[in-house]
Amino acid sequence: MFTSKLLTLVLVVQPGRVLLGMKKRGFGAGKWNGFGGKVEHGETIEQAARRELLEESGLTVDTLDKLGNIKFEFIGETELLDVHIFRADSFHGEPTESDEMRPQWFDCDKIPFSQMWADDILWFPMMFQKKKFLGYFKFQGHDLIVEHKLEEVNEV
Ligand SMILES: Nc1nc(NC2CC2)cc(N2CCOCC2)n1
Repeated sequence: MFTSKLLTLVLVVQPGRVLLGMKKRGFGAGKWNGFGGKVEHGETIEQAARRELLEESGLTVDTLDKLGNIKFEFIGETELLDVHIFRADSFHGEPTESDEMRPQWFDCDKIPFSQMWADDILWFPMMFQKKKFLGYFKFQGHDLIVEHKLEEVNEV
């Protein structure tokens, strides 16, 4: 029997580059990732995505495109991570370091996948092509994907 933890992830994309943050503490510390975190009681998933983006990067966005949903299982753990993935192609503000994240722009052909979660290299191409997708990844520990499904869909 699994419980689910609702989480958000926002990728800010400009022509030829994507904004990532180096996670400074907590879950995923030491990895580059988009900006996101937990959905709190009383907020929608999109409201949480906007809040976490602002808290972690200093940016606000007009439009968030909902592109993906990936569920993550860790062998031996009963809590699934239910990650809702958004893309933003325009923003307001300046990327600013926070307690959680150190933002940095990366050329799309120089993304540091070796320093990111192992699933990212598999779904980032769909995100860049603005394809909608659903995924499921089973991890052994934090580095080994033992099983995964990833499919393009019409609705997330
Ligand atoms: N890119 C990415 N890949 C993930 N893979 C699973 C851990 C194995 C989780 C994740 N986030 C979870 C935490 O909240 C932000 C997004 N973000």
